[in-house]
Amino acid sequence: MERYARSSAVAVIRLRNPPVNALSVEVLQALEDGLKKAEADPSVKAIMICGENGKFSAGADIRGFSTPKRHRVALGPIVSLIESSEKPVVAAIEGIALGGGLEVALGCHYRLAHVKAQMGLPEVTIGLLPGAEGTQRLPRLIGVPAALDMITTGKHIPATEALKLGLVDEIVEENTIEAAIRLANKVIGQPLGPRRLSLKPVPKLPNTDAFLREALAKVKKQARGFLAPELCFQAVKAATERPFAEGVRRERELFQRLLSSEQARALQYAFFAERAVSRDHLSLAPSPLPGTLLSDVYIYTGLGTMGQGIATSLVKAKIPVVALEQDLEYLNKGRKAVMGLLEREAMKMEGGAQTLDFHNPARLQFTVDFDLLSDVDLVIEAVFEDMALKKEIFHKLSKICKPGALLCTNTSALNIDEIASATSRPQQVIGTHFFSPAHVMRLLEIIYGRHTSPTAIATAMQLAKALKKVGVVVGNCFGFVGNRMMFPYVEQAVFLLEEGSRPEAVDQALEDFGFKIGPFRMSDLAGLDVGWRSRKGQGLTGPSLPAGTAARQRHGQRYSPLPDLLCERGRFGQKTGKGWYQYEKAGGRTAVPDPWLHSFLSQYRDSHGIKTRYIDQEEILERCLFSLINEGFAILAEGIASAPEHLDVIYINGYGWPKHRGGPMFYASTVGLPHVLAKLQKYSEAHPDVPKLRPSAFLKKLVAAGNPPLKEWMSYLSRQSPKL
Ligand SMILES: CC/C=C\CC(=O)SCCNC(=O)CCNC(=O)[C@H](O)C(C)(C)COP(=O)(O)OP(=O)(O)OC[C@H]1O[C@@H](n2cnc3c(N)ncnc32)[C@H](O)[C@@H]1OP(=O)(O)O
Repeated sequence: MERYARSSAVAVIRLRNPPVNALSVEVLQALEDGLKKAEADPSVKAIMICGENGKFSAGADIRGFSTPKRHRVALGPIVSLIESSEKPVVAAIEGIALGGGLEVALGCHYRLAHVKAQMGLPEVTIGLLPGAEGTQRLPRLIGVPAALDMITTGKHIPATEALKLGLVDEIVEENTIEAAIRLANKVIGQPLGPRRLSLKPVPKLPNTDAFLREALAKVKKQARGFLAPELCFQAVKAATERPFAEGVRRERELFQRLLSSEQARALQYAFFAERAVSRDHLSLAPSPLPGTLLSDVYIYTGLGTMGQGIATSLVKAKIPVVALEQDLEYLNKGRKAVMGLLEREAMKMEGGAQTLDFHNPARLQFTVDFDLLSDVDLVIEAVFEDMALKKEIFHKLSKICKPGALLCTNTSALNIDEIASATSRPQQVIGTHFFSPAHVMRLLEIIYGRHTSPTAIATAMQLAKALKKVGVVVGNCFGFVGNRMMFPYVEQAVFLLEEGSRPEAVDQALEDFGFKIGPFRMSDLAGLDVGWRSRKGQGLTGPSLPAGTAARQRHGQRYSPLPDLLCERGRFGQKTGKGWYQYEKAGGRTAVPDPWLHSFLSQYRDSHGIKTRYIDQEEILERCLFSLINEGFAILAEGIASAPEHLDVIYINGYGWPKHRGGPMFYASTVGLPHVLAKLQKYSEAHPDVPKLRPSAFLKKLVAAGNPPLKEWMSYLSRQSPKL
């Protein structure tokens, strides 16, 4: 506790724990001591709580949740202590007030915030609920609908919205601390009863029961097996049904249940994994490429879907863009699409189009003039996946671009070394695999080639950071990390159809597991023709397939021609109104099981002598997930990725893996590696012609080593990539 000024009647309690003033045991102890001291000091007439370095607090120290209970200090009683103070307590909110940080502010009698501050109760995103009485105070302050929305989604809200909701009493544009001191002085002596949220009733709704019924249905639908949102709902519901103290008891019960859950552990693992992955890669080189980094970024020809998203993403990040296309027709199409995307993005932002300033040619221009590339710092090529075309472009880029420019290729599978071989500067060539839609998806896979320099890698990581994306650096192999792990997963899904399953059963099993979308719905959305083109290119199907090739065998391994057969019948998915499902029309989005497909599958099995069998959910999950995980172990052993956390971050941010399951490798660690190995062995014996079911040597090694924790896995490998 300190005094604002020598003779001031206002005591200041400053939360201090850089970088985000997390409420560690020490901070909580100091807060409690400070409150007691201020309370006991007759010269103190009011108290102000603020945070060090322009941040109120990011809430409880998340690392502390994995320490034994006896080493923790309970925040709830401290919040009660603040509220019961006989002296007015003002929260001065700057920067962030999140989780326990906001709960501290809710215990205060007055809340004043800087206009740029953000507030929220994001506990749900780490598998918890606001366990310091926040689920009971917030509905009393801002009403049940708004409180439920904040608590079940964990979203951060800006101070302006907080003011509208009544979450804060005042917002200021200038010095928050001085304004809070003024407020504290002003309210000295005023009655505190009406300011104590625990004493207020929860505002009544016209029909609380109906509202809660609908809200619960919505929460359950979105949660897909994720427990925390529903328990958050239950805690808020308790506020509508019980007196404050009983509501708090219910909140604690629910909090304890979540705290000991595997889901909370998975989400907290994912929280730190994401940050560690970004940090690791950023520190690969002392500094990014020389020159005015990211002052000009050019997208080379290809303002198709990917290029449009990438351009939008760059403009949103305030990076000047020159978008280049091969001719005026494509350029005009691309321009229209990018402008449309930016208009929509601007509508979601405060300040709209003015904030993004995309009508300003200094920020965004469109051209067909290749020579403009001579002075840029960074190029992102985003043409379609055609090696010959990419090589031709990189040859040209190598000649035209200035010596320091970083040359990025947006590709989901092609060989970076081969593309780089078309240039005279392979050390500056790097893969940037954006995910569609590129202005929305958070993942950026960054692929280094044999000659890519550490500085180029660090520059690409800077780019990811500037775009507010999660950059993950991986090695060069077909499909890199994400798609390479996806291939066996999709392969198993199709094999299951051959053996007796249906697309809707496979999708349902994986969606119940928590995936946003199952493999067949996904394939219909992306378009079946994409994979077909790639398989034709690899000679697996189409005219280049040697005559007499067995229908269900390629290179001595099992192959399913089912996706090819659908494509041959013009069933490309949503875009043609038919694929693995049928749709209301071409371009329709509602997938309906298709009787035609069911009888097509029966005929297919009959014609290949396959006996249809019932396949249960367990087998669907095990074959799809464990084959994907098995590939993950092979990737780690080859040094394509530097740690299991990297694979998990990729899967959560790019492939719709349910975050509450922590990523595929974390999931493997929770079910136990011996279990994964045993299942793979079983399925591999049943399907000896499927190499991707054969357990990886690294998985076997870890099991033989006694199933060590995930953090230790990499220490069992002797060889690691020199660049990671
Ligand atoms: C009874 C229980 C009562 C209360 C429950 C809770 O309060 S649970 C905690 C609720 N709070 C949160 O979930 C906030 C989590 N943090 C964030 O969302 C972001 O970190 C934040 C605060 C918006 C800042 O984002 P920014 O992008 O600026 O930085 P970064 O995320 O890289 O974080 C910087 C470092 O701070 C560490 N950190 C952040 N929050 C916490 C926290 N609550 N506890 C512990 N550590 C935290 C983060 O890990 C970074 O450190 P690093 O060493 O790089 O990992």
